[in-house]
Amino acid sequence: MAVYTEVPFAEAAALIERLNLGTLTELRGIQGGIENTNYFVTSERDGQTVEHVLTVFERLSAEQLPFYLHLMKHLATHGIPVPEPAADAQGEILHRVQGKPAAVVDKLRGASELTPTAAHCAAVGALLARLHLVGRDFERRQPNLRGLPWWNETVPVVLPFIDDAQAALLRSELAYQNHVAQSSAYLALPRGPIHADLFRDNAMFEDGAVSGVFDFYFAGVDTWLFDIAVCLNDWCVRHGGDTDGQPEPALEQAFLSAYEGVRPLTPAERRLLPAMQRAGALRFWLSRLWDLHLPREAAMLQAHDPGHFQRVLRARLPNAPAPSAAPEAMAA
Ligand SMILES: Nc1ncnc2c1ncn2[C@@H]1O[C@H](COP(=O)(O)OP(=O)(O)O)[C@@H](O)[C@H]1O
Ligand SMILES: N[C@@H](CCOP(=O)(O)O)C(=O)O
Repeated sequence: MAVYTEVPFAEAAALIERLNLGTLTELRGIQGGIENTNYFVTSERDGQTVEHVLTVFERLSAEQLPFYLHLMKHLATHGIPVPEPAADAQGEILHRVQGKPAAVVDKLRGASELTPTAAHCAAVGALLARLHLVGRDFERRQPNLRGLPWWNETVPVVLPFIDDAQAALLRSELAYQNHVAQSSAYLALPRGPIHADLFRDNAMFEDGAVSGVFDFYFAGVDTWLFDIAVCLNDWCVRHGGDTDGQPEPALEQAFLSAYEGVRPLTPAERRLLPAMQRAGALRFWLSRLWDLHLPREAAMLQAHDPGHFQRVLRARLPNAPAPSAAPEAMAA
């Protein structure tokens, strides 16, 4: 993740001690990610080395954060592999660092799989379905803050920075999504807490199995189908080269059949999946445009390419041209 807030060692050490996680020995800024400030935190407790992640929240408020942190706790205590937030002696899981809201969560083992196989996609599909079912008992409610109202607000903000063809595509897709959102089929879709950003870099694998999924700070109550679509758009597409953004049908099938092995899709979900894949592409095209053209100060920051999600969106329009290059020609 980017480092927007420099955390003094002594302040982190005091927090780690207060959380009964031992004596801080190392604090290391993490470069991946884009939303929050993250540090790997190593401490010594009872002669053991323990590792956590300290997140300082840059945009989310202390009112919004309990939803995410308690959702992670709920999922972790119901057997879903997600980082559990550390509590102080009063049971509080939301803390303050440098005057900003902060949390300390378990560090997951393993590494992200950026070139997933069908087996990786199936593992994530099955996990997502379990996560959706376990989320049904979670009582807190907060909408997906990067949903349709945010798209409607943000499109006019980015329009001055893009060319006419991009603006036309963005406007027409937004109009289409507003139309879909008013349909009775859409309003009847099953919904609940969703991750909403379960990209390849937000899951860890160890020895071929998922060791956990993390980064729940875009989670919210929305349709389960949108969550599936976000995953398909990242896990099951080609990355780079002339066919960037084109779907990989074998990976999509592996993901969906594993998901359906846990929770079968309803007929309406099947019908609306293409529309939700367009919605997922629009959402991340828009946030990447926003991050690129309206950036914040950061000590370490890697911007994401908006063009990729413009291509993902184009590849999902009904009259999308067929891929121009053979799969073998694809760069990783
Ligand atoms: N709980 C965790 N366990 C292991 N690694 C983590 C954890 N949380 C974050 N990371 C590491 O930090 C990186 C950035 O975190 P991320 O949550 O994606 O940042 P952001 O807050 O910007 O969304 C990840 O790619 C991963 O390498
Ligand atoms: N997954 C999003 C970026 C969101 O940032 P993250 O680091 O919190 O996942 C994208 O790829 O645009």
